[in-house]
Amino acid sequence: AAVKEKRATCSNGATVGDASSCAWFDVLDDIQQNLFNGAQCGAEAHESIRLVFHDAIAISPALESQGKFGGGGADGSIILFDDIETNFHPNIGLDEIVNLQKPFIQKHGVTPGDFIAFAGAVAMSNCPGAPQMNFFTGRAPATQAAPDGLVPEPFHTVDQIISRVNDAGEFDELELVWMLSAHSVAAANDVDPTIQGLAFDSTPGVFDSQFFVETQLRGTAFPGSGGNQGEVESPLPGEMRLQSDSSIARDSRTACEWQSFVNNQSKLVSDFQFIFLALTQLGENPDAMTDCSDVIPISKPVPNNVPFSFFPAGKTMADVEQACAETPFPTLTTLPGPETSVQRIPPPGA
Ligand code: HEM
Ligand SMILES: [Ca+2]
Ligand SMILES: [Ca+2]
Repeated sequence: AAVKEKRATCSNGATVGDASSCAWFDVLDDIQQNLFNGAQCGAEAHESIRLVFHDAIAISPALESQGKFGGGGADGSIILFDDIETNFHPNIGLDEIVNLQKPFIQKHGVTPGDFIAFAGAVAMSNCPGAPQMNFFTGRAPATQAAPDGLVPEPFHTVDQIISRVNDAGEFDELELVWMLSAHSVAAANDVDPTIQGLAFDSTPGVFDSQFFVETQLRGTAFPGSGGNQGEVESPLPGEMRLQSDSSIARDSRTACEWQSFVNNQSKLVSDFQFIFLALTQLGENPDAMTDCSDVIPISKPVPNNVPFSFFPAGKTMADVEQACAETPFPTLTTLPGPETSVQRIPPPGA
């Protein structure tokens, strides 16, 4: 078959597969400097990754089959109709990153859906250990707000969350685990009203398997106040554990997949690379999109002074709540030193 040959050299000297990709290099330079504070994997990057999920997952063929509007998926609706969607309960706190992203969309004249996907991919590329991210363009602006009730909450059951992602994109329970790898570069600002920036693992600036290791350790205390909806006890001071992550780590349908990422960087990166692209294409026809992945920076390696998977200082195999019935938990080294206290990551402007 004939292949469309549109390779082009951009004004910065880069070669791209499609000439239309060149325009995104200006967007890249701008957001790396002025949104991500010099290509950091900090709070703005984390929130840009979360925004991809909350824009994209709001699509429901089940609602459509009842004759209702089911949302447009990765259509930028969360920015175009932010007055509506950022008031949905699971979207709490996303108004901040929406307001930070809006001026870049205006300035560069791109669609909100494309921008959200781009910012998410660039944000991931700033986190050492991340896959080489893909980025496709072509999302038309959303025409209406997504309906409420489509974004998973940390107090939902495993059944509810599996059926939600299955409806949204025909994702199965293994793919649910893959997408939750994003919680390796994440913190919570609004689950505990008394303290912001509580990370989900001890390495929130690195896309590694520590989220999967540390969620499997016995919870011992709350990092701030107790009794918050959707939160359970975590193993480390300063660390937040969501009830949903705890349940999915221990459910017989998902526990072995959860454990499979421990000590297995190649599986972690390939599964996440695949599922992130799929999320950014929900509601779109991938064949009608343009591949602009050449614009995404080359991913950075994990720091080589720490093992890829480890027990935080003070923790051993005795702290693991083994949930996978088929395979023993991998043997890991314990980092030296006193018990790890996880650093807070304050939200932008805090
Ligand atoms: C499927 C079930 C999921 C649930 C119940 C869930 C829930 C949550 C909650 C409650 C927070 C904390 C929000 C806050 O208080 O600031 C959070 C943060 C986050 N989530 Fe999820 N999430 C899910 C899946 C995902 C997926 C699939 C992704 C991305 C692909 C994602 C990316 C993130 C990121 C990056 C953060 C950190 C944001 C920050 O540091 O500011 N989550 N999630
Ligand atoms: Ca949307
Ligand atoms: Ca991490």
